[in-house]
Amino acid sequence: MNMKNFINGIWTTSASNKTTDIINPGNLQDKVGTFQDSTEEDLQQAIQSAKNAKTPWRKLSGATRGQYLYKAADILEKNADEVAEIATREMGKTLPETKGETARGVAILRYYAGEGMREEGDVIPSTDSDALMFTKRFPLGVVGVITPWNFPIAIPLWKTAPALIYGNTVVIKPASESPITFAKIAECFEEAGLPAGVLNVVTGKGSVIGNGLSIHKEVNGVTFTGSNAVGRTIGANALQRGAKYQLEMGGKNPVIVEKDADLEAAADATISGAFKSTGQKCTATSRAIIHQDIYEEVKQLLVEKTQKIAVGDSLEKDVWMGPCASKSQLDNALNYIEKGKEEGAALLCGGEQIEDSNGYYLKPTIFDQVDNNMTIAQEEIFGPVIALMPYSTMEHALDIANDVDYGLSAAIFTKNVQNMLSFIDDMDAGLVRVNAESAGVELQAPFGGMKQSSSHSREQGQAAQEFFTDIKTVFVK
Ligand SMILES: NC(=O)C1=CN([C@@H]2O[C@H](COP(=O)(O)OP(=O)(O)OC[C@H]3O[C@@H](n4cnc5c(N)ncnc54)[C@H](OP(=O)(O)O)[C@@H]3O)[C@@H](O)[C@H]2O)C=CC1
Ligand SMILES: O=C(O)CCC(=O)C(=O)O
Repeated sequence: MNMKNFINGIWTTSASNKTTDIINPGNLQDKVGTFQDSTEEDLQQAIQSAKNAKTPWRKLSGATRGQYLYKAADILEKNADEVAEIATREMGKTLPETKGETARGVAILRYYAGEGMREEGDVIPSTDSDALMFTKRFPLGVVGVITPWNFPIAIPLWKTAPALIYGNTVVIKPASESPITFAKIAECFEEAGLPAGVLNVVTGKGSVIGNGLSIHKEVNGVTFTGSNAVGRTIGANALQRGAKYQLEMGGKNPVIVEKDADLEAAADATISGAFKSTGQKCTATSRAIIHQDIYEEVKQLLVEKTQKIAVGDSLEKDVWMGPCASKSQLDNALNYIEKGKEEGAALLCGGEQIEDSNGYYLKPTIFDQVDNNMTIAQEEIFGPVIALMPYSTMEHALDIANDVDYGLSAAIFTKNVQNMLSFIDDMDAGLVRVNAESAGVELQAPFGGMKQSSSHSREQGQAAQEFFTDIKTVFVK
């Protein structure tokens, strides 16, 4: 597909007359399509059309806005196989994973469609007994949405759907690895009859279009998921001009395996958390902190299970793990693996690219003898690499788990209630999961991190209302 920008309800070519190719990272002969290498002029048109559309869109009732989202959900459900296949070809995740993500996208749309008919304020007793005081929520106006490639369906939708239902208009810049997937979603909104200008899609370089959204004075709020380096710049740009912003960034997520745990279940969850989506989730498990008495047993289980993982073309049946999403993702993970070896960690399995393959395939990798000061124990790798570390007491485990800059998600496997309670209270993470893997986000619950993982805001569920609206306090007498 040769994707165009979607501006004011029309699929439009960029003023640059330039496009960029998208190549399947799992099959370098497969050209998935092209996207527009857009300019600031294209972005300006999109922002202007979102601005023009914002008042009529805000004036519709929430129930009417919801009807568009319900229709888009039905169309996405009908097109699910096509959308999932494009997503797999663009960013390499396996087909069952992209099918699951598409179903999640449908559910996100339906959840927020329903939000159009839920409360939008509170009645608060005034000290004046003759007065009525209440709050009412209002949209921000034009919202800029900047998204990554690792969840090319769910993340754009869990930002766009609440933005729209609460009455904002949107300009979205999808990641350059996966823009066509979002074009397919935009087509669902178009077929649903969404009014022109309410949703606009502009592709191109992050440094031009993403940055342009963060500095533009007509963009009233910016929501971003991606790397910490880019997130910080976007936050600073938005803050400087007084716009609202929301950042969802990295993680260095631990699983703690206590000696009383179901070790099979813990090992399965560690493998799934670490290697599903080729480790490219901000909630991926990247450190396994294991009680010293069962360390050798769990280590053996992890290595045995990892050696059975089928790595290959994500469109093929029975493939469990696909390629890294791009050459830069592969190189990044290989650099971390080299660093791990240089700093003295012991490689138990994996650690190298799969030779003679037709894509960016990396073997799932486990490191032993990892010290918490090592780079692989501290930095987000965003690849299929896990570091094993032993501990002696629960306090020791939590010290290791918390000794990183990030605080997104964390898991523990134990049968002991006191251990569970210590973990829930003392683990510095926005998502803490007991006897379940570190990845696993539910669309109806708040999602976000502590420390460097987010801007301390939360998205998804009802929490999205906080970001996408402003509160007015009304006093009537
Ligand atoms: N928390 C998470 O879920 C994610 C974390 N990451 C982390 O980031 C690393 C690099 O991945 P990458 O995809 O490059 O992540 P980026 O943070 O660079 O990209 C995320 C989004 O931001 C855009 N962007 C890039 N530069 C700018 C800029 N200067 N101003 C505004 N927007 C910009 C990108 O556009 P474009 O695609 O055109 O560059 C993309 O749409 C990963 O290895 C991982 O560690 C990555 C993705 C998701
Ligand atoms: O684990 C999930 O479902 C979502 C994770 C996420 O938001 C991310 O990796 O960017």
